[in-house]
Amino acid sequence: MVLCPVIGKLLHKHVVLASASPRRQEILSNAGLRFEVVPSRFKEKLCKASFPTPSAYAVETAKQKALEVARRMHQKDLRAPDVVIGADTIVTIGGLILEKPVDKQDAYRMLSRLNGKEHSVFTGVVIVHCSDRDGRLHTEVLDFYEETTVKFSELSEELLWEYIDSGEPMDKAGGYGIQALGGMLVEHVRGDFLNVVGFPLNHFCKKLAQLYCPPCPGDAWGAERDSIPAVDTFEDLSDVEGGGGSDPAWGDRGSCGGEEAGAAPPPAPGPRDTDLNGAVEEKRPPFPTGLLELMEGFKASKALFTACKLNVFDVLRDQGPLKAVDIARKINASVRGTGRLLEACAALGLLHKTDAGYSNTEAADLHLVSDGAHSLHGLAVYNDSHVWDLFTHLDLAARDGAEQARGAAGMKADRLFQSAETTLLFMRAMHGLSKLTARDVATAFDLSRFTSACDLGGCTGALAHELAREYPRLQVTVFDLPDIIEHARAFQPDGQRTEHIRFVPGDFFTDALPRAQLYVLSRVLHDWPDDRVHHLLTRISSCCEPGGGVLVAEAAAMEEEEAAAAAAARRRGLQPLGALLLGAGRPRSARELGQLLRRHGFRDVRVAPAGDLLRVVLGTRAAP
Ligand SMILES: O=c1[nH]cc([C@@H]2O[C@H](COP(=O)(O)OP(=O)(O)OP(=O)(O)O)[C@@H](O)[C@H]2O)c(=O)[nH]1
Repeated sequence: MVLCPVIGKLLHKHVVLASASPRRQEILSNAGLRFEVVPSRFKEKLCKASFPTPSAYAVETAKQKALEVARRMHQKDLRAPDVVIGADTIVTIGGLILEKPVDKQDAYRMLSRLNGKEHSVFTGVVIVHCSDRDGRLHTEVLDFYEETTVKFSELSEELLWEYIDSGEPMDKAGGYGIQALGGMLVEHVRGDFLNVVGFPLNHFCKKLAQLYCPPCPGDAWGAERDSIPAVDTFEDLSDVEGGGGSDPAWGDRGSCGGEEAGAAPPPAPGPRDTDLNGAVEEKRPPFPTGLLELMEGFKASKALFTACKLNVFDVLRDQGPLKAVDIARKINASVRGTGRLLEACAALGLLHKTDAGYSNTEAADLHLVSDGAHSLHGLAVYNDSHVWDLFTHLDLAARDGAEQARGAAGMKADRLFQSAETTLLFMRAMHGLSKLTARDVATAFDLSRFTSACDLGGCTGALAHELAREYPRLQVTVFDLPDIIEHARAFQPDGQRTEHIRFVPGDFFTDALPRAQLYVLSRVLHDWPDDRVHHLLTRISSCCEPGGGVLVAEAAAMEEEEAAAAAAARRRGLQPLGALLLGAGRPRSARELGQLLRRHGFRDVRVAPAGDLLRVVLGTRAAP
């Protein structure tokens, strides 16, 4: 028996489910639908950053999955099915899109992010109607999405790992299956449960009703009628040239009760939606979640910066969990203000909040305390005190150029040397970032053939230490401006071998460069305009012996790779603004960096990724 009459409309059609998900198969066959399963081969690798909302990403992925199957089946048999259904489920939290974890660590990262918090689950669905026109595939696509909100309980590490070890997370969006063991992690669900499992059956039935049973004036039981959709409900993706109309089999709208076919024009399609009972509701555009998050994003950054500045994370690492009133006392701030800040930090996933009070998340313990080995506290404080001001004048910089913006923000072009304090702030920021990426830069290529290296603009020596650790034969010179070198001592790690590292003051544009087989430029070139970059590379090239090398690390995209992660793509996308405001430099792609090295006499130029953030380019000095 088929409960839903609209499902019955598909019974005499060749329906294909373009999905390998056993859950989707189960949901649809439980609903009485008969279909063939043809899993899609479409690789889920669309660039997330290019979509305005997470739902738009899910819908597009679903569409590509279904179209791939329709095209493949048509190509194989020259006969596509009548209908192809595709779906894609994603989890979103704090602007991040989570799909299926790639391994246990990835599952752990996802579940820790969801732990104790609310997130959204979106399933994008497409219904593709196919037909053959003179041997060519004609498709019409109807798409929609459903959002469900899920709240996770506060879960212990032990429980998370036990769950991960069960193997259940691996083929599930967000790393959990709400229908099985994962149900135990969930405190509440708002919206369609089946949407979380992978297919929003209710919304799907409403769409079928809209397609097959449009309402007739005065007929509340339109859903019972055997009528055909208005073509305008579809996006026409036909590969038939000039084929804007629908397949006659689908395009004939059928007449409403009592009307003679062709006697009256069909009702003009309007911005309306019809539910299962034929009731008409206003059709609204997709909710602009991504845009709203962008508009509010600055508040999130400011909350993080402020909590760092007030050393909230230090206090909680040393003494947490603590109630707001105790934290307020320890950071010397008002109880009300501290309470609000802590609430915000908890909502942003920086703090856990339990009955015992607030405590640091793992990320906060690692990166937001002021003195940890992986601390990015200096970067937060520098961004808050300097970069924030500068960005408030972005409009000026866009209109009139960077100098005016820097002037308005009270910064000299020579930003570092206003005082020892600002120099130290800058160095702390760079130190945190360099330590984060040093290992990836040092190991992107095998550098063991070199016995001496000079890190130009090497700042606190964070990369130099990593190079010396990785290559025991290597002697490393850190070459930087005298003000920097003067303060570098404060950043030297205790107990690490320093005899292989020396610090030399100087300006790499004017002073003699220390002799070395390998010259390193890590995150230096983007600060400078082309003429300065050529000048610097000419100097390096003339110092470098044949067989020696130059290693450039920059946050550069490799043109041939699709931007893998949304966050990385966004960071790279924002780089030009930083370059505009902070100096006359600009970001350069990996290919452009390679061309630069070749132009300055380096050969065998190779590019390698260094973690999520950087690309490393290595060139070898050819004989002149
Ligand atoms: O609570 C649950 N949440 C999610 C799921 C399952 O997760 C996957 C989502 O992945 P995707 O949409 O990419 O679909 P695939 O399984 O890769 O199949 P396709 O061939 O359609 O790409 C989905 O299987 C959900 O059912 C869950 O089970 N519980």
